Amino acid sequence: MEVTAHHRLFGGDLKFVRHEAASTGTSMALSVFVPDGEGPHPVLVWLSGLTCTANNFTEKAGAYKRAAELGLMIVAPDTSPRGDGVANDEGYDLGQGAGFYVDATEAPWAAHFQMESYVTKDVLSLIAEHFPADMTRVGISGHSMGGHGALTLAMNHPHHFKSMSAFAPIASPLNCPWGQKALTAYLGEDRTAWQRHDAAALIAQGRASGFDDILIDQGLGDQFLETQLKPHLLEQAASGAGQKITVRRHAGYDHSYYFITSFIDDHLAFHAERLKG
Ligand SMILES: N[C@@H](CCC(=O)N[C@@H](CSC=O)C(=O)NCC(=O)O)C(=O)O
Repeated sequence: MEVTAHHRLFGGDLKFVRHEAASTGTSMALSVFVPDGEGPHPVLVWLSGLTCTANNFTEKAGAYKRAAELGLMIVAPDTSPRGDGVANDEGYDLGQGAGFYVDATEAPWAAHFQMESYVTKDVLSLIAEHFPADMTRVGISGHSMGGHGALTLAMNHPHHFKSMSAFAPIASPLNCPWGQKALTAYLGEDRTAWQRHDAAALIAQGRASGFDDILIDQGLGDQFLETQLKPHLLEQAASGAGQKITVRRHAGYDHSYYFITSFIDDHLAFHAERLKG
């Protein structure tokens, strides 16, 4: 692991790191915030959305003051493998910057696009080995494509993640253009393989039952709300499964990091409460 930058802020340490990841077969970059104080610390994994690197959340969300106060580590991985030898697409919603947190089975993506394994194996191992993290107290959150990733990885890997939340998540990749394009490319035409990557489907199957609540924030001025995100599908699934979910709708807020920074403190508190020692 190489530390490429180190900044002190709010009584904590932010490191940008780079490592060779076994799952993707590429060099990957991420940021890690470690609060001062005696560890091991609970950890929040943040998954970013389409077009993002590890920098978007790190530089725009304004999360670290409250994280330092709560004693919460925050880990922000990149959204895909990258590089000249890595497959890509002309669209912003497929390929580099758009890994969708699945392990691709289809060519040419399968060679490197193994983002479910990357987050749940490489990232968590890296944190456990090199940082003062309590790996029994890990939560996960994210935005848009990363919100989809947070919800689906939490429900598919409940042994790793004890709390989940999301900002403007893609509720059901089966039922939106972003999801249909990406999952067709990465997993193939057979939609049965998509089911375990669909948050609404997983909630309907009772796969969130180990989580006492799911916090979702959604802006009502979000340009992707009706076409791509569809949070009502999460509420419908939760209602049918008897799952508690808290979907907060905010008039006027759009899809940007201005929205995320407005409510990030609530998500940090939500996770810190559930990750208490
Ligand atoms: N370029 C696209 C939209 C890209 C976009 O809005 N990306 C979001 C995530 S969208 C869902 O995953 C984002 O987080 N962008 C980075 C940022 O710093 O804001 C278009 O113009 O339609």
